[in-house]
Amino acid sequence: MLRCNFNFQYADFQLHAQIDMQAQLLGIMGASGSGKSTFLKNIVGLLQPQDGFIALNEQLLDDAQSKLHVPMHQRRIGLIFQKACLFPHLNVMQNLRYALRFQNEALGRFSFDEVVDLLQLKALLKRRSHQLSGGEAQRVSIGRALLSSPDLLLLDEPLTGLDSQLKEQILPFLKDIKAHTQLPMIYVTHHLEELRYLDAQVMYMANGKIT
Ligand SMILES: Nc1ncnc2c1ncn2[C@@H]1O[C@H](COP(=O)(O)OP(=O)(O)OP(=O)(O)O)[C@@H](O)[C@H]1O
Repeated sequence: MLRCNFNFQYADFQLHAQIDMQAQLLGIMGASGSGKSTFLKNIVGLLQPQDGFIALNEQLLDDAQSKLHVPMHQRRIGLIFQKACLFPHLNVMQNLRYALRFQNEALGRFSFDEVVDLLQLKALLKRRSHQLSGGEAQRVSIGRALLSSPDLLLLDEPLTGLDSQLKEQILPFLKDIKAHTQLPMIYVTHHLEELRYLDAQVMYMANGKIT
């Protein structure tokens, strides 16, 4: 699981994150601008801490002392944003298969069929992204992240922008992923009820500090 103790500094903002993740699903709440996305960007490798370390399953990903910074594409960390980013020129099946391009499906954490079943994507496989609702597109992007065989899945307000009906359609899928896989997840949201529904361990971010 994730262990970190690091500092990251923007010109006017300092993040200090010390976490020893124990639960499979860690929820992070906090006011706008408190540093939640900055935290996730350091974990995934988009940003690099100025000091301290980040380790996943006891493997160091960042270590400021030894100047170690494992590049993002070697981290095996999936990141889901607010808005699904699918390739518009590919259909759903091709978008999902894109995640398998660098690896043998048989060696992956999840098989293609398993992900299609889990997220109920079968009826959507031939559609292009412009033919999907926001909730369907988000399910595809979650499926694509799972097929990349992550060791950790980060979800940055994945339901923001979806109406309440669509939110209610996505949350059970996330609950199923939690129930049927061992995949550790960090879920950032402004809505405590989502974390309660997912039975997450809850931490709070305030002024760049996690408590
Ligand atoms: N590229 C950047 N350069 C300088 N400062 C930045 C940059 N990106 C974010 N910040 C600042 O860092 C702080 C934390 O931003 P961050 O996006 O991590 O907050 P957040 O908790 O994710 O907010 P929200 O809930 O609105 O998404 C804010 O004060 C923001 O203005």
